[in-house]
Amino acid sequence: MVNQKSRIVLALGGNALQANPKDTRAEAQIVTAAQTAKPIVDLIEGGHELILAHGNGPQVGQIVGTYESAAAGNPSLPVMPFPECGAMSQGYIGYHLQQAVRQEMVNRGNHKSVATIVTQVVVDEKDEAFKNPTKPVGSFFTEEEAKVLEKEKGYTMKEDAGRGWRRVVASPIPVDVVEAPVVKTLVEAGHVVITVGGGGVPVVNRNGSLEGIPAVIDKDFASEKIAEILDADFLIILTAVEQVAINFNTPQQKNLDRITIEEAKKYIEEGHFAPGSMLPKVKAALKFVESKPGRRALITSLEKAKEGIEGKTGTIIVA
Ligand SMILES: Nc1ncnc2c1ncn2[C@@H]1O[C@H](COP(=O)(O)OP(=O)(O)O)[C@@H](O)[C@H]1O
Ligand SMILES: NC(=O)OP(=O)(O)O
Repeated sequence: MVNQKSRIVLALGGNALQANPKDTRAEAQIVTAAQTAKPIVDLIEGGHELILAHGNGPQVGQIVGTYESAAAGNPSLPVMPFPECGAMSQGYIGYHLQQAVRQEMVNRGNHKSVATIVTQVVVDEKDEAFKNPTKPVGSFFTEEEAKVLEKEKGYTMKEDAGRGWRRVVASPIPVDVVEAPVVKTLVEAGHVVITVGGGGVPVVNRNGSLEGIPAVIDKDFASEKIAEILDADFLIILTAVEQVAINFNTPQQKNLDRITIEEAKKYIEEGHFAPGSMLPKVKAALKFVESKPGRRALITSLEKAKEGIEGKTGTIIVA
């Protein structure tokens, strides 16, 4: 599937990185990162230029929640704002990934360097998304627990793709990636770069100054944005399911091997993809494939990444 040397943006889902939603420990994520590093290093060894992106939905929600709980118990403790929590999530997830990728390279006698860039992503303050929170963050709750959290903490809670209830926050569309020139320089110098973690820290440009704004950008859209800016050939989105499906979670579920732009648009219109989970992935893949002839996108699971990249599974989106 990835034959000639390509520039690849590979995005890892925040939920997929917390493989067991009940085990949110850093140690568990380190194990998942180590498994994920294998297909990533296969691609690096294949001579491809690799830009890694990742989500942070569960992780940023847990960081914010921890600060909120601590402050509730001790009012002298500050509540950490969302942009700072997003930057923290970029730091620790990036640390796990860069350590895992480095180790896998060292094990194979490859000595490329890998580094995480704390990345700011510009959004539009007037984005309608600020009025309608859609991005699930943090852990999963029962409906009863969700009602209590809405009442006690003022959260907006929504059901997330049949998996439980989660807090939702605003998720504006990425407009620009501030650190893109740095990423480009590093990639062209042969380094592996981890960027737009958690979709990037959302910032707005106020008279030339960048200021953080509370939101969580979808990393699928941010990955698509950086892929376009860097003129990548291939966008790979790794999540918790092996294939995109229509009639998902029903007896009529049908997994898709390959979808064209037209089919993807039709399925979106028919409402087959859940907002906040599969919908942004399909939309991001579609946007990337439409943006320039020859560009391709793949959606598959972390576990099946190798087979997906070899063209044996996953859902490929083509022109
Ligand atoms: N039509 C669909 N096909 C496949 N999965 C879907 C579909 N609609 C919703 N999903 C859900 O979307 C999830 C992926 O979204 P999410 O967990 O938000 O991704 P991430 O791994 O990026 O955090 C899948 O695990 C699945 O439960
Ligand atoms: N920021 C973001 O898109 O996170 P997830 O991949 O966890 O949804």
